[in-house]
Order: sequence, then structure tokens, then C-alpha cells
Amino acid sequence: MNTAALLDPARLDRSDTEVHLEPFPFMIAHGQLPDEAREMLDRDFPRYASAGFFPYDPADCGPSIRALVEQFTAPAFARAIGRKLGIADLERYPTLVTICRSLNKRHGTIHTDSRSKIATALLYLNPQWPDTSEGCLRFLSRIDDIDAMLVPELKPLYGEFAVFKRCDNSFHGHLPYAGERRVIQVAWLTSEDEKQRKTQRGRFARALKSVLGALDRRFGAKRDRSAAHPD
Ligand SMILES: O=C(O)CCC(=O)C(=O)O
Ligand SMILES: [Fe+2]
Repeated sequence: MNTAALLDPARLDRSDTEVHLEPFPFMIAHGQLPDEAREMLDRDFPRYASAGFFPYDPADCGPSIRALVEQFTAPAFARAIGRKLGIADLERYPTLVTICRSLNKRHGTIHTDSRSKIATALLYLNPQWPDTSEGCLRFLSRIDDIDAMLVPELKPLYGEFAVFKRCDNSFHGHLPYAGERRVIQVAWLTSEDEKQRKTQRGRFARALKSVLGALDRRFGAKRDRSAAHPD
């Protein structure tokens, strides 16, 4: 298959797309990736040594993932999201792309995302998901209750998509899950400086985790289901 339209802003207009402006702007869209691209995206997805999100590096990815990231960060896609969420000029902000292949139970604690983000988008690529709530994205009305869901949780299946405007109450998280969970995340940041800072920090985390991965897993194994973290 050619990689011309892996992600197409026109697909955000599907009739089953949900846009909510309260208590903070967010959108959930289904079927955002073509079925024919499953195999190729599966093959080209980066193979990280440890769990969590790491800064996108083209050298980790095959050509279809590189093409997908290019389309995900294109101005046309940002404009379409900005229009839906009421964010002016979203395409003007620098993008930070991070990718996750697997999680441990430490991840998913409730948070808003940091003030250095204008908006965050999540595109999931898992061919299947067990019949469980673990690891399913939840938008929440409170920072202290993982069950205070604003809408039904989103299974991180291939082609599922969520995006929100970062706000002081943009609470989100998921129940603890350990194992493979493929996600590409794009954040539109307030400045290039923030992008540099976050990229450096992310690379450092990757290096550190390749050494301390076992400790990271052990630390997370017993976290509270409604645990939160500051941003
Ligand atoms: O992977 C997800 O579903 C959410 C990730 C997230 O909220 C984050 O990395 O800030
Ligand atoms: Fe987040």
C-alpha cells in the first residue's frame, strides 16, 4: 500500500466522532487508520528496550511510521483539530512526538499534562485488546477518581484517536496495565525551548530505563488505581 493518506484530516469528520467542549475541549474519533496499513505499521513500529513514551527518532522506525508521523504533525491536521477544539492557530506551535510500545503498571496515573502543552493527541495502534478496562484511556472530571469518567473509556485499538486541549482540569489516565500498548502521541508545545527540554529529558529517560527497567516495573506494580501525578 502507498503511504499517501495514512492519516487524513477529512476522516475526523466521521459521523461517530465525538467533540466535547466542557468541562474541557476534547474529541474522540474512530477508524482513523486504513485497514490495509495494519501490517506495514505493525512491522515498522519501533522496538524499544523499555516501557513508556520516548521521543520520536526516525532511525527507530520503518518508512510507514515515518510517513504517519509526518502526516500527524502536518499543519493541515493541526488546523482540523484546532477547528474542532476551538484552538486558534494550533498549526503554528512546535510539535513534540513521542511513541510508546509497552507500558508497565506505573503508567496511566491521573494528570492534566504540563502547562507547556497546548493540546495533546493520541493515536493507538494495537491490533487487539483484551476484554478489560486496564489500559483504556479515560477522560475524567476529577484528579482523584479514575472512575469519574466524562465519556466511556477508549480501548487503545488500531485507529482509535483522542485529542484534548491542555487545561488545568484536563484530567485523564487509565487503569494500570503491563505489556504491549502501542501509541503515537503528538503534543503541540508553547515554545521551541520546551521542545528541546522535553526531548533531552525523554532521551535521558530512555537511556536510564534501559539500565533500571526492572526497578521501574517493581516500583509501579503496586500503585493505587486512582493515583495521580502533578502534570
Ligand atoms: O497513553 C495514553 O493513553 C495516555 C498517555 C498520556 O496521557 C501521557 O503520556 O501524558
Ligand atoms: Fe497525558
